Amino acid sequence: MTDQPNNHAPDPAMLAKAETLTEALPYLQRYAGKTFVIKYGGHAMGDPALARNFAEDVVLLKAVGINPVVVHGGGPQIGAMLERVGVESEFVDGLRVTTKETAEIAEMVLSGAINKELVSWIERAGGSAIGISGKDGGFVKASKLRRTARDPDSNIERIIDLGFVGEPKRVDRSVVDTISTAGMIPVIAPIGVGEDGHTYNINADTMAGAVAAALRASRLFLLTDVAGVLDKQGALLTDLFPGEIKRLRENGTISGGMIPKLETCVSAVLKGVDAAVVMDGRVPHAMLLEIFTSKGAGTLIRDDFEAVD
Ligand SMILES: Nc1ncnc2c1ncn2[C@@H]1O[C@H](COP(=O)(O)OP(=O)(O)O)[C@@H](O)[C@H]1O
Ligand SMILES: CC(=O)N[C@@H](CCC(=O)OP(=O)(O)O)C(=O)O
Repeated sequence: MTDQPNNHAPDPAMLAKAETLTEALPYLQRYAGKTFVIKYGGHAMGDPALARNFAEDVVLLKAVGINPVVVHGGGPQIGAMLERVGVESEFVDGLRVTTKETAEIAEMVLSGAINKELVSWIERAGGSAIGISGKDGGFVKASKLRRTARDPDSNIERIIDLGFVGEPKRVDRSVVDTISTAGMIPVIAPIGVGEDGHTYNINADTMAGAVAAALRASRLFLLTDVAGVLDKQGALLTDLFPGEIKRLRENGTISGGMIPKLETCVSAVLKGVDAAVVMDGRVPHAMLLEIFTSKGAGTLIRDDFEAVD
């Protein structure tokens, strides 16, 4: 008998796809019903193709029974708008010193342009999203962030006035839960309202951490423009615990925007979030690879070895 070509032999590319799906099965089972808070940074937002990928990933999470909650940044976009209107701004430890005028512009850019753009990307990917800021339903009550720094020469502690930079004091999870349980994806701009009625500009990482803690999220993903937390030689630190992060700050390994990011991760895991991940939002579908495959990406921050299921 001569060998006949087997027309029914599966296409290797299709087989690889089926394998990917079966590899995802244990993760799908593990995470069904869990809440993931995803912070999408302004730096990772620049490219429309990436924004579309990101929206598709979030819609996919929702479709497989995970509860995604998106918090977005927009630092570079606020910077561009401030430049356009000729207002200068400076950063202290990764936080923008915010005058009343800066807060107004930050709110306009974050709650207006960026929030609605993300909502429409998610809608275009077939999901349903509702954009809110901490002002909506008064769900994030903020107060003025108090920062102090010790003068290295005199060792005297002094107060640094960052203006209308807010710190979330109370997060009313019922507003977010109402959106999620209605089958929609909450998309949150990092603006809060003070008891004093003032608008507060909140660092988006800080906002995401506060939301993740209030929701008792399983994961907090911080999507940014680097592979994760890097050591002084530029190598990726794949796992970190709160004590190590304090040391990285003291020895100058982390600086700028990485400071509020890691402060947030520490505070979130200490408040009951299972784990936080700092990862590269510029890699297409990075979040799906992190969640549904055995290859972790970025830096995983957790309180103890047991915490991550
Ligand atoms: N040790 C470090 N590892 C990685 N990035 C670091 C580190 N220290 C400082 N950074 C800076 O933190 C930046 C990420 O924070 P940020 O610019 O606020 O991003 P995003 O807009 O995504 O929140 C990186 O692009 C990098 O410049
Ligand atoms: C107080 C403070 O720094 N607020 C940030 C809010 C936006 C933000 O955090 O955006 P990224 O995540 O893209 O950096 C700002 O004004 O830039």
